[in-house]
Amino acid sequence: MESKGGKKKSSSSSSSLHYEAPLGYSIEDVRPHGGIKKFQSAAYSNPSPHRSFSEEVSVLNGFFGSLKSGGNAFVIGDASMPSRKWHVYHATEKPEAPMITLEMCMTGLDPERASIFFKKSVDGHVSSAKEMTKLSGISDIIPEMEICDFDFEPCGYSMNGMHGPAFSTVHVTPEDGFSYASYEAMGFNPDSLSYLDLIERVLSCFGPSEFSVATTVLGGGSTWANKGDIYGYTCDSMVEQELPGGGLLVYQTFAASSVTPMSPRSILNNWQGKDDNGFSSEGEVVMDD
Ligand SMILES: C[S@@+](CC[C@H](N)C(=O)[O-])C[C@H]1O[C@@H](n2cnc3c(N)ncnc32)[C@H](O)[C@@H]1O
Repeated sequence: MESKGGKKKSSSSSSSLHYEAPLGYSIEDVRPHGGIKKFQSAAYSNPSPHRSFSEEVSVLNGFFGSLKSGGNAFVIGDASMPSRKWHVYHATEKPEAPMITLEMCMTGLDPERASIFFKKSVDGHVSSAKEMTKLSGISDIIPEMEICDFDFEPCGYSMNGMHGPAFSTVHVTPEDGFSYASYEAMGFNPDSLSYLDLIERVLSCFGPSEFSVATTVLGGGSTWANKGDIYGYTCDSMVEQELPGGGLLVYQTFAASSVTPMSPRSILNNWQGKDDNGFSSEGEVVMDD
């Protein structure tokens, strides 16, 4: 979990659990689901340098290895692209409700889009995080989200968003040559938010030349990640991995097609109620309560 802007992604202090762990690790944001002993999900922060995935796994097993599924670690990717791998750790008591997590890693951001995340523009205007959220279109990805955003000096951006049980987070490194943005959303109602719509909304904020999408579906609804075509991009690889307890992870990598690169929408217009990407005219997304 990443916390920025002085607001934790987990909700109240009373329901947010904090576990101290050996070796300086701390577990944050463990969400009880259907009882305090059943963990729906957990993320952790690690102040020490990450030396290897297997070391991470053994630490996580110390916390979650005794859950019914045991701890399960996967490294997913295409052998022909060794620098693009997805490291997954999964442990569950028994997911009772459908839960989807979508994670996108984007590189080679469109320079015009990336420029939004520099505080000072060429004409000397100093942007706030709020302006970046609006101008980039991040506020339109899931419009119902209450967003806590943060701008770095001289550039860079992070936000956490919440709405009911749903969370999202964005982190942007806009510097040319190594630009990168990540997007993560979980806990939303999959019936009111389509896989392709969500991905295309995120892409339109950043216009990356390459990206990956990891979709984890727990507790049913495995058809949500429908693996359809994404306009302007070609799917380079796709891996499906079943998870214990009936979950499914779909990991795909994409590169901008040379013939039809995705054209970023104008950053001067607010994106409201447009249906050219298949969104509802109100841009409304209904969330679970
Ligand atoms: C979005 S932030 C880093 C987010 C990262 N996940 C984290 O939690 O540290 C990265 C961008 O902010 C810029 N930045 C400026 N000051 C920074 C700082 N003190 N720590 C991290 N990034 C900083 C970097 O140059 C980069 O463009």
